[in-house]
Amino acid sequence: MIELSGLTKRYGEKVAVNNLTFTVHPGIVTGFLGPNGAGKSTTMRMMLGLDNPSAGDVRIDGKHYSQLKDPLKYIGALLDAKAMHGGRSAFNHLLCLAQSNGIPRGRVREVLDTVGLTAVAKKKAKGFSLGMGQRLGIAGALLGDPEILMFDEPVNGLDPEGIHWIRNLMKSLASQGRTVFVSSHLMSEMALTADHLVVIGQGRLLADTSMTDFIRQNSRSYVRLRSPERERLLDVLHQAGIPAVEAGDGALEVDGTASERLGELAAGHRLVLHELSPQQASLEEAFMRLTAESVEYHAHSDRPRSDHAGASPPEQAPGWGDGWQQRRKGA
Ligand SMILES: Nc1ncnc2c1ncn2[C@@H]1O[C@H](COP(=O)(O)OP(=O)(O)OP(=O)(O)O)[C@@H](O)[C@H]1O
Repeated sequence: MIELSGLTKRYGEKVAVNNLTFTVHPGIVTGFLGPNGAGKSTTMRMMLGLDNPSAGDVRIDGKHYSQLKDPLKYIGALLDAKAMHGGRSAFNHLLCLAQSNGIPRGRVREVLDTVGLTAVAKKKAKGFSLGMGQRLGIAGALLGDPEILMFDEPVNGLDPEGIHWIRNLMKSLASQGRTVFVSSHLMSEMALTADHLVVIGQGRLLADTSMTDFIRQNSRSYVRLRSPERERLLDVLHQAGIPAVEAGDGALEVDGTASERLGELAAGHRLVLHELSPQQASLEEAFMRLTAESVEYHAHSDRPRSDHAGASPPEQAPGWGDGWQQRRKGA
C-alpha cells in the first residue's frame, strides 16, 4: 500500500500540497481527482521520490522510495509519457529500465506484447504518436511486475480501443490484489474504472471515500415520474405528504422517497405511469460540486457553479419549477 502522512510541498509562497494524509489500499482501483493545479502530479512525484516533501512523509509498503532495492519491482509508474530518450527504440528504452532494476531481458518482450507495441519495438520513440508513447510508458510501469501501480492521466491520447484496454488492464491488475492509483480528468472514464476516490483541491484533501458514497454525498438523487394523469398524480402525492417538483418537461421529481414506494402508491390509485426512474447525478456533477470552491483556473464564460449538482438547488436554477419553491416555503 501507499501511505501519506501530513505530506506537504511548498514552492516559495505556493503550497502545492497541503498536509495530505491518506492510504491507497491494494485490491482496488483508487482514482485521484482534483482540478487543474490541485497538486496531483506533485503528490505523485513525491510518492516516487522525484520531489522531496517540505514536511510529512510518504511510504511504499512501509519504506521510503529511496530505500527500495530495484524500485520498479515494487512500484511502476506512468507520470509523463514523453519522459524517455527519443533516440532509443521502444525495446532499448525498456531494456535500459530493465537492466537498471535487475529485470530479465525476456520481460521486455512480454510487456511490449501486453501493450500492443511488438510491431514497433525497433522504432525510435521520438516517432511515436501520443497514444503509442502512453502505451510505452505503461509498458515501463508493468516491467517489474510490481504490486503497486501509479498512472497519471493514462488515457491521455489513447483512442477508444486504447481507453477500453487501459480500463480493463487497471481493473484486472486490481483484481490480482495489486494497488492501483490513477489520476484522470476524464470523469466518465474514472466512473467506470475506480472503486475508491481521493479528491484534492488547492493541495488539500477534500474526500477519501468509495465511488458510490462520493456520488451520493455530493449530489442530489431523486425519482422522475411521468403520467398522462399528471394532476391526479400530484394530488395522490400531496395526500401522501410527498412533495413533488415540476421538472419542466411535464415530469415530476420527488426527493427522499424510494421508487418502489412511489410505484406502489401509483398502482394503489390505478394511476398509469409512463416513467418511474431513479436518478443519480454523474461523477462529473458530484466532482464539480465538491471542488467548485477549489477551482483556480477557469474560463470566465464557464465559471463553475457551486450549485451545479446541488442537493439544494438554487432558486433560479433552470428546470426547477414552482413546486420546488413551494416545497421550500412549506418546509
Ligand atoms: N516546480 C514547481 N515550481 C513552482 N510551482 C510548482 C512547481 N510544480 C508545481 N507547481 C505548482 O504547484 C501547483 C500544483 O501543481 P500540480 O502540477 O501538482 O497540479 P495538478 O493537480 O497535477 O494539475 P493538472 O491537473 O493541471 O496537471 C500548481 O499551482 C503549480 O503551478
